[in-house]
Amino acid sequence: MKWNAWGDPALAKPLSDRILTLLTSVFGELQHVDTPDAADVVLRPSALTPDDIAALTAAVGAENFSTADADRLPRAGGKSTFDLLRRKSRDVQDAPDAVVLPATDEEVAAVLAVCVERRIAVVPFGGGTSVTGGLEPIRGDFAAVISLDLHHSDQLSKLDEVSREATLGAGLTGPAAEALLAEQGYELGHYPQSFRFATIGGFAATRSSGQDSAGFGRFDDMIRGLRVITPEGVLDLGRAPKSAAGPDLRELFSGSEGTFGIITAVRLRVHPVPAEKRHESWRFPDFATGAAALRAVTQNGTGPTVIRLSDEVETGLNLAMTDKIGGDQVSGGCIGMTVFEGTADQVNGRHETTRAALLAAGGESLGDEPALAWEHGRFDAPYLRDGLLANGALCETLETATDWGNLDRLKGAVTQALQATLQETGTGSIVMCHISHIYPTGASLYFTVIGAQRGDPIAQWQRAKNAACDAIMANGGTITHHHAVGADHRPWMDQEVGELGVRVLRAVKAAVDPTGILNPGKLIP
Ligand SMILES: Cc1cc2nc3c(=O)[nH]c(=O)nc-3n(C[C@H](O)[C@H](O)[C@H](O)COP(=O)(O)OP(=O)(O)OC[C@H]3O[C@@H](n4cnc5c(N)ncnc54)[C@H](O)[C@@H]3O)c2cc1C
Repeated sequence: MKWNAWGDPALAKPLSDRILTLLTSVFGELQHVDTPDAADVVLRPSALTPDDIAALTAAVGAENFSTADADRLPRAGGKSTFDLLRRKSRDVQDAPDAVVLPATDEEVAAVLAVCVERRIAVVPFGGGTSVTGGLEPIRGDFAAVISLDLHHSDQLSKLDEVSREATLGAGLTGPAAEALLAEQGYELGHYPQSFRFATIGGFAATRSSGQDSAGFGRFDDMIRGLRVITPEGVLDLGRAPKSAAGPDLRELFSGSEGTFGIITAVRLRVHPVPAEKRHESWRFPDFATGAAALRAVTQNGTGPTVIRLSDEVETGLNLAMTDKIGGDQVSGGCIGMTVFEGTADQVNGRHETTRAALLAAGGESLGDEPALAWEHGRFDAPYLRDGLLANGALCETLETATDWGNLDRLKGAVTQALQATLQETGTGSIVMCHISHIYPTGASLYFTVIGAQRGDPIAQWQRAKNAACDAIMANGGTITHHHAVGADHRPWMDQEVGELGVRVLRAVKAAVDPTGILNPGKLIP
């Protein structure tokens, strides 16, 4: 993963002429933004003392400990637009004071013991794809902060084919986990857009949701058990598929974002690699009709693996098909995609019932081509943001969820808040939205925003983001459906869970991390 951009450098490509023309026609001439070479970035010096270094080195071995800038810089943050803009700074940049890579649960526990004793904050690091400031090297009341990288937790330690459960190391990336399962004919089916880089532990720590959530559920639906190392001891959670033994502690540690403990292994529901796959694309006359059609599908339980709907603006720009962005529109109205997986019989049944529901709700079939094109490019869109930022545009995404009955109101309010505040900063904007996660009672809303950089782009986006978050809270949405809270959404957590809810979270934190070393400044206000 690049330290200052998304993903694999080999897959990055410059913006197409079509996109550049589109940008100029909407925003006028934009200023190219330079980015420093890694060698020119000046990092805040490590604050660890020689005694800290000796104790941490003793915990993990010298080969798994580093204070080198080359190791600290890639763990200085995640991949939000704030993070990427910060990496462009020629001022001194903040970074963790060291990187430790424990190889066993015992080493994780030993690192935490050193950090409690020596008062060092700990930021767990998975794939580094956080988009909510979850990896910011915040020291809080501590003298120093380290990045605890889970990459050595990379095993498939158990596959129970009878129960269809696999125990996977927290540091396995999406592709590495799927490759290990595929060797035995199984898959997890968790495909967030960050799939290629994010990790099993990160998915659990952030309650991630993948593009196949309609068929296989969110990541938290897949979790059967968790192993968590805390400063106060080890938790092995999940004795039975379901239990009435009080509140489910797995739920408490899913989404805990490194503030309650280090997740080192996750036991997950898996399924045989599907034998068949089928695609169908759809056009709806407008977003409301399309949303009602998706609602009918989920409320009747017709079983697509993937179902998504782009609004009119996203459809107009062809954002659902990265190779065609800005080109001729596939259709007017709103485009939708469906994918079906399973045995041949399951695919036939699921496809036919879903198709009937979508046709009855006003959908028109566009055949399989747009859905195949979406699937082909589904992990590529994030590379575009790097080109947009380098060419003087602002670009970021944000997401929420609400009940079906409130979807239109929330979508309108967030769109309006983004457009109005960006206008105040001196730029017009393109605000697009899609639905990609549906439930019988509601759905997610995922916004992509493009504007022009004017003045300080960090301050500019902060203003728009604040307005969007305020609009989400004022209009019945959740502050996050799947990106998590981190440092960026933390100011809205008291509104999300209430003052008593915050006290409950703090009480749990006090039980498992009484000195507060774990990921300070994230999640819990
Ligand atoms: C381009 C792009 C596309 C994305 N698309 C999606 C999407 O489709 N769906 C989705 O849900 N998310 C998406 N995300 C968000 C991101 O990928 C998720 O939050 C991801 O689940 C984080 O996994 P990670 O391994 O990268 O964790 P990191 O980014 O390394 O960490 C995320 C947070 O979890 C904590 N953490 C990480 N590992 C552990 C652990 N083992 N134990 C305890 N705490 C830990 C960290 O301290 C941090 O607070 C996207 C992000 C980007 C940049």
